[in-house]
Amino acid sequence: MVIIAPSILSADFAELQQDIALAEKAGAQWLHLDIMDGHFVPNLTIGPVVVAAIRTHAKLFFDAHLMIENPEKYLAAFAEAGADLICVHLETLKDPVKVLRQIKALGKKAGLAVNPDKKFADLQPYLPELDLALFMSVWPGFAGQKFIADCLPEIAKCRAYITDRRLPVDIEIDGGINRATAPAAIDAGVNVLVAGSAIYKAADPSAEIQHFISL
Ligand SMILES: O=C(CO)[C@H](O)[C@H](O)COP(=O)(O)O
Repeated sequence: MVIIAPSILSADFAELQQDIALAEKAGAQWLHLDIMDGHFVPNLTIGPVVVAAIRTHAKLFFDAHLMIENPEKYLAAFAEAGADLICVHLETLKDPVKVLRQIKALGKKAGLAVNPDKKFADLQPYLPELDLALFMSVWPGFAGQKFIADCLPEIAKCRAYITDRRLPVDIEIDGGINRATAPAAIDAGVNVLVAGSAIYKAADPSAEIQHFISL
């Protein structure tokens, strides 16, 4: 079954509690938290203070996507704030295994994200350390971008690899996911769909969430 992770980047930040409650009520299982630092990506969003504040209002699984440089400095803060999974970018890490083990040592699930120019081979050495592999289907930084399909063959390779070895790793895709692009992502082997504008900019966000869940 596909897990849907609405991305709060497209939510109304003045009505965050309401938009998160909407996702929970519609049946979303996860909430995707876009953490941006203005350095690794050309945009700034939220930090642990906001994550802690929304944690008190939501039971959803918190999927914290750290699009930040030096993520190792902030792992404990996001863990304390209530993230359930902390996903770091391969592009930001000098010693990925060390950082992934730090996340696990904090009692959290560990994810590794790669930008659209990366191949499955770039991520494959780290799979034994991972709970989640995140393939970006846009360049990270902004919601509402056009889907980049280059990641689909890499996702298919990743799905075949983890199935053959029975590795308990989720495969997530993030960027440009909507009714038109989600089926190809699922066919390639994704089991966690992140969607921001397709949900929160829709006339009926609950119906969009329920559509994704039904795929
Ligand atoms: O990480 C992100 C951008 O860096 C967002 O999660 C992603 O782009 C979701 O927004 P949309 O579904 O509108 O593409």
